[in-house]
Amino acid sequence: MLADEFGREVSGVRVSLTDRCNFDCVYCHNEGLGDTRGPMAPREHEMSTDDVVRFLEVVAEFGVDSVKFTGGEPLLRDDVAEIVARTPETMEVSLTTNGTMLPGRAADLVDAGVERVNISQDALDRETFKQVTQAGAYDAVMDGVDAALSAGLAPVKLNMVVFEQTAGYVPEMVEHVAANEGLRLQLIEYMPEIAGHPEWAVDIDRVHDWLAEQADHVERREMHDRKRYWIARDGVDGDAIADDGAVDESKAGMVEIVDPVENRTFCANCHRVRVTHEGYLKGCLNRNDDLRPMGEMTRAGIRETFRETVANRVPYYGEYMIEEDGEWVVNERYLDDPPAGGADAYPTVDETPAETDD
Ligand SMILES: Nc1nc2c(ncn2[C@@H]2O[C@H](COP(=O)(O)OP(=O)(O)OP(=O)(O)O)[C@@H](O)[C@H]2O)c(=O)[nH]1
Ligand code: SF4
Ligand code: SF4
Repeated sequence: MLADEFGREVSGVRVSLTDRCNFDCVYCHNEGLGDTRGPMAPREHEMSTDDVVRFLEVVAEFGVDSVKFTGGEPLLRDDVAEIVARTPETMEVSLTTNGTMLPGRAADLVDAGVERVNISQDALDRETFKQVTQAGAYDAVMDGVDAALSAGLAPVKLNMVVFEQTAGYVPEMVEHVAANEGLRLQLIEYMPEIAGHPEWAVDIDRVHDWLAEQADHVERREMHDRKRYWIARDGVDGDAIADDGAVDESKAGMVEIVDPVENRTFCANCHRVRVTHEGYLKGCLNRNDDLRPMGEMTRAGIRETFRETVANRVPYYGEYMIEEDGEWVVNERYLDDPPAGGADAYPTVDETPAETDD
């Protein structure tokens, strides 16, 4: 496995299959690149099926053993099941989706090899859901969750971004997950660095404190040093948590917190590299100044670019961004000598063609 100079091995890749989406969430960062485009926008910039598969075959040679397909909304592409079926068998395959296109497709995706799915679900309140997603597809998302569960994808993780508009719904979502075996909740700290609107951020420590009071058991996940809170379901017989800390998931609901902002232990345990829909490697979600094009995506080109990307990875918090007099600023070391690659090589989303109705 390849490692960066901070000793962080890269064991996973996140492949954005498209920057198109049928939602327009107010907090969307589109893997740090900016706004998504509409569902019917041109797609000739997107990596082909063969390009994605070739990329996965090459990184599997380096010991990468997991891939998450993301977007935009990955299921706007109709070749996702084919890509999954052609993914090297050594890789665990998961998907992050808004869920609306899972009905009718979830079973095929499972047959192809999808093992886990995360579905965005920011509120159970329809009006808030509509405001946050700027789409009215609440029922379609709920149907998507049901389709995933029916296809055998339990536990399904519900992704909820915690910010001004949604923070008040955290208790309701926790209750929902604790009452429904098969669901897990992932609370994601709002990231103003890439989503803008710093005034929307809320103090995630208050959510941790509240959950600590509700939880019957707390554990830490190695990845990103994330905390997981287990809450015993109401009315279950027997112990949800054994004396040795083992959790009986049929008797307890789980809430995981993704809290990257200003969190040095989060970046210290970051083992993933991203790929943009156009075939650029991206060493860090929060940065666009270390993007590297894989060009024609030959095996040799992918190999070389992957090596360079991993070698130049820098933990964002604690090394690339440092605290000075209470402010977070770019470490001067990287201003003078930025990890090569360069945002200049990358066409910004604004420069991509406008939406059409093809
Ligand atoms: N800063 C930062 N945020 C991340 C990272 N990974 C995930 N996130 C945030 O968490 C959100 C949800 O990510 P998902 O892809 O659904 O889930 P995941 O975090 O990969 O969780 P697993 O499915 O358990 O691996 C992302 O949109 C980001 O906002 C990361 O490496 N760095
Ligand atoms: S569903 Fe996901 S990709 Fe689509 S707009 Fe919302 S956050 Fe962005
Ligand atoms: S280095 Fe930190 S901010 Fe960047 S992707 Fe990894 S965990 Fe996220």
